[in-house]
Amino acid sequence: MWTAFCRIQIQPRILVDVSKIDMSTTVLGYNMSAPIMIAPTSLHKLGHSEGEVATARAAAACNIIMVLSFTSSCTVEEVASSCNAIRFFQLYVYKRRDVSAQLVQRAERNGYKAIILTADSPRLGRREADIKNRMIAPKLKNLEGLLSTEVVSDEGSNLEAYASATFDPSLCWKDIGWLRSITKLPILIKGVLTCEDAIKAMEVGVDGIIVSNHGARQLDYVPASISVLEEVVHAVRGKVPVLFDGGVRRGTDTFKALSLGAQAVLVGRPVIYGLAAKGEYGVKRVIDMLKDELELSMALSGCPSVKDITRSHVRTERDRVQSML
Ligand SMILES: Cc1cc2nc3c(=O)[nH]c(=O)nc-3n(C[C@H](O)[C@H](O)[C@H](O)COP(=O)(O)O)c2cc1C
Ligand SMILES: CCCCC(=O)C(=O)O
Repeated sequence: MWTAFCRIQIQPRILVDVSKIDMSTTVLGYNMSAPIMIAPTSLHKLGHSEGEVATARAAAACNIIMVLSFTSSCTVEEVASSCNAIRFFQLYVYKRRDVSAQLVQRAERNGYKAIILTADSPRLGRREADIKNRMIAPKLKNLEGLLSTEVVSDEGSNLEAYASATFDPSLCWKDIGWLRSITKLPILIKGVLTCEDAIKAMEVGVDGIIVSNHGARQLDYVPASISVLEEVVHAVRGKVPVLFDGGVRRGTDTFKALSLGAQAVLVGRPVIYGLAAKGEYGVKRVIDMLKDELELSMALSGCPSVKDITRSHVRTERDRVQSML
């Protein structure tokens, strides 16, 4: 993913008044201080004893949106009552649909503002480090009293065994109708990598799309998500917001994704690294660094506000090839 970002150049404009830089923007009508969101990642207590509560407090302090993972260590309610961060809820659909439905309804009751359906994981990818290390299956507090997450297998990845036992691999497009029938919240689909799927997502009436390859944790040889962002944006034609994740490590990465049409980026691993290093403060530092770098990138590119960042501020490999024809 890093090399895919490296292949995109920034084309700055000079002599623009950049004495004030405004990074603020909105997603689904919610204001945020910068077009940066926290991606859903599971089990934050593996990184820090305060888990997602610390992450959410950092999101609130930075005034950005956090997406809580379905497989979080803290409950939907604990995170909701810990601070006033704007929160979306990421959903995995289980074979036990009633369990997923209950989680959606708890999220809705507790003030989460959107459902992010992760659609790239009918099964878990083959994660060889997890197999080698005999990764443990999560104890999911959200599911206490609803479903046992104990997996009895003493070899390989228990995470994988757990996912196979619970995730519903028959989930398909028509099930968006089921999801609509159980919630009033906007529904976004995470894991879109092709224009065909972007068009299908709009046909079934989703409220947004997240271009993502799940941090390259699912299928090998899928493209870096930044390399397909533009074609998805073209297919969507502004009808719904397109968000982006995968490999955002620098302010310039955020700038490039915005130039190619993303409304905001989501950040996964850097947030967990900050959390593991220094809890809430560590997450806030990571977000502040990404914001500071974006602010400087905007100033040096001649973009005083997010809407000033346009397609002509970047040059992709395809642009270079086309200019030679
Ligand atoms: C440790 C880890 C756990 C993750 N857990 C989830 C999850 O529970 N649900 C989900 O939709 N995506 C999950 N993801 C994928 C992220 O939401 C996101 O797509 C990806 O990490 C973005 O790339 P980045 O880490 O390069 O920023 C996870 C990623 C990581 C690294
Ligand atoms: C079974 C939990 C899967 C969480 C996830 O999405 C990931 O680890 O990438």
